[in-house]
Amino acid sequence: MANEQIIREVWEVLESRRDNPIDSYTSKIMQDSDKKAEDKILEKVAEEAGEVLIASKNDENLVYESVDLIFHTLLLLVYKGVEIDELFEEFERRRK
Ligand SMILES: N=c1c2ncn([C@@H]3O[C@H](COP(=O)(O)OP(=O)(O)OP(=O)(O)O)[C@@H](O)[C@H]3O)c2ncn1[C@@H]1O[C@H](COP(=O)(O)O)[C@@H](O)[C@H]1O
Repeated sequence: MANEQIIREVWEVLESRRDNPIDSYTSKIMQDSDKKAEDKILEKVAEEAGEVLIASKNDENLVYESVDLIFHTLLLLVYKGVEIDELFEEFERRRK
């Protein structure tokens, strides 16, 4: 069975890529200075949301495209300095 801890692991890697940049996709996008990094990440979130929509309508690659969307949303949250517990707490708060 897959381990849901993976979200926390990826989050931690993203924080490290933000705080100790290396030559990698996520470090580069977060360090971008020509075009504002936030705009670039938001563009990816919008693009990936469109891909989820197409995947659902076509019944093709829905999980794959959803992970792209979730991943870029996590990247945005890390870039904006959100703590992972804020995310989990918000889910908890809504739990009935
Ligand atoms: N989960 C992901 C992940 N999902 C998608 N991507 C990258 O996001 C980029 C854009 O996604 P796209 O679907 O648009 O990519 P594409 O199909 O090549 O299309 P285009 O880029 O041409 O538009 C691609 O380069 C993907 O490789 C990811 N890059 C990194 N991670 C995680 O983030 C961690 C840190 O990544 P690095 O910064 O690369 O070390 C990794 O250890 C992974 O756990």
